[in-house]
Amino acid sequence: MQNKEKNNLIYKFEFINITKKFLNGKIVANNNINLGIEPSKVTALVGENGSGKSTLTSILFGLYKQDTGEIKIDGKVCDMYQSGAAKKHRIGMVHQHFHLVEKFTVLENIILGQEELSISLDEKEIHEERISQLEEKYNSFFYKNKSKKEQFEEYYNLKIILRNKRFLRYRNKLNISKIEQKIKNIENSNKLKYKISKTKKEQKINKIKQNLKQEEKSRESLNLEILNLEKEVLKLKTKSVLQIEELRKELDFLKIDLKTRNSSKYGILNYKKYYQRFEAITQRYGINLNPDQLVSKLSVGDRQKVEILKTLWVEKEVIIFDEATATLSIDEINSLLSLIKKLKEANKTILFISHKLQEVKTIADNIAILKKGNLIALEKNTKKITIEEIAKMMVGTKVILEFKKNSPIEKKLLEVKNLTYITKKGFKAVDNISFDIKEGEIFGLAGIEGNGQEEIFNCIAGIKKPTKDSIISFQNQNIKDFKIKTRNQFISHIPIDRFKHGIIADRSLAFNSIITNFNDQKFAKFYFEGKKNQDNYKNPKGKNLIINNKAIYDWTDKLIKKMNVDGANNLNIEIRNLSGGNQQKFVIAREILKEHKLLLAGHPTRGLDIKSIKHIYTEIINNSPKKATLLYSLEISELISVCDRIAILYKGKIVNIIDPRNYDLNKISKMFVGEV
Ligand SMILES: Nc1ncnc2c1ncn2[C@@H]1O[C@H](COP(=O)(O)OP(=O)(O)OP(=O)(O)O)[C@@H](O)[C@H]1O
Repeated sequence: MQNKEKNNLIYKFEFINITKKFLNGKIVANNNINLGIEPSKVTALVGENGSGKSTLTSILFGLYKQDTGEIKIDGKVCDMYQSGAAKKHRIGMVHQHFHLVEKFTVLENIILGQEELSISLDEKEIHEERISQLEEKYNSFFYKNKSKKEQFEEYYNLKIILRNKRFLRYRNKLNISKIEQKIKNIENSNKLKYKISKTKKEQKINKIKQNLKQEEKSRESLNLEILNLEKEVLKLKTKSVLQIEELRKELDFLKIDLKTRNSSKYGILNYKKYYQRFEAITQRYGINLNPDQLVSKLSVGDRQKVEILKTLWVEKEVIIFDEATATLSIDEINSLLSLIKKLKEANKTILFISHKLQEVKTIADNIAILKKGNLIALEKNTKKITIEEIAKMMVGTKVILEFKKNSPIEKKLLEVKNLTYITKKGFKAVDNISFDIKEGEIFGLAGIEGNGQEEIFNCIAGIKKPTKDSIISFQNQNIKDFKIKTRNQFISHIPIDRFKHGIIADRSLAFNSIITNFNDQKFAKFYFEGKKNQDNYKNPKGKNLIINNKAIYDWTDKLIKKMNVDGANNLNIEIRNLSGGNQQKFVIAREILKEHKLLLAGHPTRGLDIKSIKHIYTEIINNSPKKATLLYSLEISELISVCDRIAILYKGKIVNIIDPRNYDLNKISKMFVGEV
C-alpha cells in the first residue's frame, strides 16, 4: 500500500465482530468485539481478570483463531492465524514474563532468531555481484591495467638491451686483447714493421679504447635506469601484493559469509553491523544498555528493555505491552512510560494492557474497556475521565483499597536473626538482618526490587539456603534446615513466581489444588499390604494408594468459590486455560484455605484487577488472626493499606521498620534509596 493511502487510514488495525469461545462454547472470552486501533497512538485495554484482554491480543498475534469475525490491518482483511502473519504485519509483543536467555548477552538475545534477517534476498544478490566483481579484479589485476603492463614491457626490453650491451662490451674486450696480442707478435717478429705500423695500430687501439669508454658510460647510465625501474617495479609489486591480499580477504570473508548465512545451522554473525544497529536504535529511543552485558546480571527493568529492543530490532509497527509493568519498580515504570511516548512519536501503534489504572491514564490516548468478553466502552477523552470512573466501569462498583485491620498480639511467632544469604557468585544479597512477626501480624517487605526482599522471602520459604549462622525460628524452633515438604505442614506459600513454583500448568485444576498438601490424608492414603518399602509406592496398578476423588473435587470447588475464580467450569481442565489473574486467584485460595500457621505471600496481587485485589487482601486480613503473615510486594500503597509493620530494605539490609500509619509515601521513597 502506498504511504499516502496508508496515512489516510483511520485505523492501523481493526477487530471486526470478533467472537472467541472456549470449552465447546461454555466460555465466551470475546463476544462480537468491534474495535479500531488508531495508528501512532497508545490504546489501553483494561478489564477485570478473565474479561478477554489476552484472548483478543492473542487473536491479533495469531495464537488463537477467532470463531467469527475478521481482522483488518492497514485496511485489508488479514488471516492472522496463518503462520508468520504477525511477523509479516510487523506486530510485536512485550510480555510480562520475559523470553530471554540468561546466559546470553543483551545483543545476543536481541539477534537470537533474527540472524537470517541480517541478509535479505536483495542483499544476497548484491553480495554475489560484489564477489564476481572482486574475482575479476583479482584475477586480472596485472593484465588488465595497461600502464602497468607497459612498464613491465619496458623493464624487460631494457634488460634485453643491457644483456646485448654486456655482450658487446665483452666482444670489444676480446677484440682489444686480440689486437694487443697481435701488436706484441708484430713487435716480436718484426720490429721495423712494427715501427711503421705502430702508430697506426696505436691509433686503432686508442679508438677502440675510446669506444669502450663510451660504451662503459652508456652502460652505467643504462644500469642506473634499470635500477630505478627495478625500484619502481618493486614498489608497484609490494602495493599490488597488499591490494591483492586485501581483496582476497574480503573475497574469502564474503564467500564464507554467504555460505554460512544460507546454512540454517551454523553462521558467522556480522557483529560490526549489529553493534552499529544497536547503537543507532538505543540512541534513537534513549535506551541505556550495554550490549555486552549478560542478561542474568540485568535488573527486571533492563530485561524488559531488551524485550522492547527485540521488537525495535525487526522494526515492528505495532507493539503490544501485555501487563508489562506488573513486575517493575516505580522508577522502571516511569522509564518504560517515557519510552512508550518515544515509540509513539516514532509512529509505532501501541496496545497497552494493564491493571494499573494510574499509568493507563498517564499514557493512553484511548482506553478500551472489556467486561466479561464484551467491549463496554471506548474512552477517547482520557484527560477527563477519572481512575475511579474507569474502575467502576470495569468492575461495576466503586472500589476503595481501605481495610479494617486486626490487632496483633505480642507473642512472637516468627523470629529471624542474623539472616545472611550469599549468592553463588559471592554477592551478599541479604546482609545480617533480624526481625520478628507476631501472632496476628501482617509484616511487609518493601524496597526497590533487587534489594534483598525476594531472597529473605525465599530463605523462609525454603527455596534459598541462608548461611550457617542464620536463624529462622518459628514457634521457638529453628526451621532453617527444614525441607520444603516439612515446612509445608505449617507454612502456606503464595510464591513470587506462580508459574515456576505455584502451579503445574498442564495439569488439571483438581491436581493443582493439592500439590502443596497431597500428604493430607483426606485426599489420598497409602495402604500397605506387605512390608513397608519403596515398591509399595511404585505399585503400577495403584492398588495400595487410595485416592479420595470426591474430597479433592469438593476441595477444588471450595477454592474456586472462595476467590471467585473465573473460567473454571470444569475441574478437569488444565490450569493453563484460566486467565493469568484467575490462576493467581486459584493459588491464593489454595494457600489461604490450607491449614497453616505462617503465610508467606509474594506479590499476591500481581496482574490482578482492583476488585480482585480488594478481595484478596480482605481474605489475607481475615486469615491473619492466630497466624503470622509475611507480605512481599512492590506496591508500596498496598503494603501501607494492609500491613501492621513494614521493613524497608536497601542493599540487603533493613534500613527501617516502620508503622505505616505514621509515615507518608515521600519519606518511604527516600528510604528506598538509602536516605533514612
Ligand atoms: N485456552 C483456553 N481454554 C479455556 N478457556 C480459556 C482459554 N484461554 C482463555 N480462557 C478463558 O477465557 C476467558 C478470558 O481469558 P483472558 O485470558 O483473555 O482474560 P484476561 O482479561 O486477559 O485476564 P487476566 O487479566 O487475568 O490476564 C477466561 O474466562 C479464561 O478462563
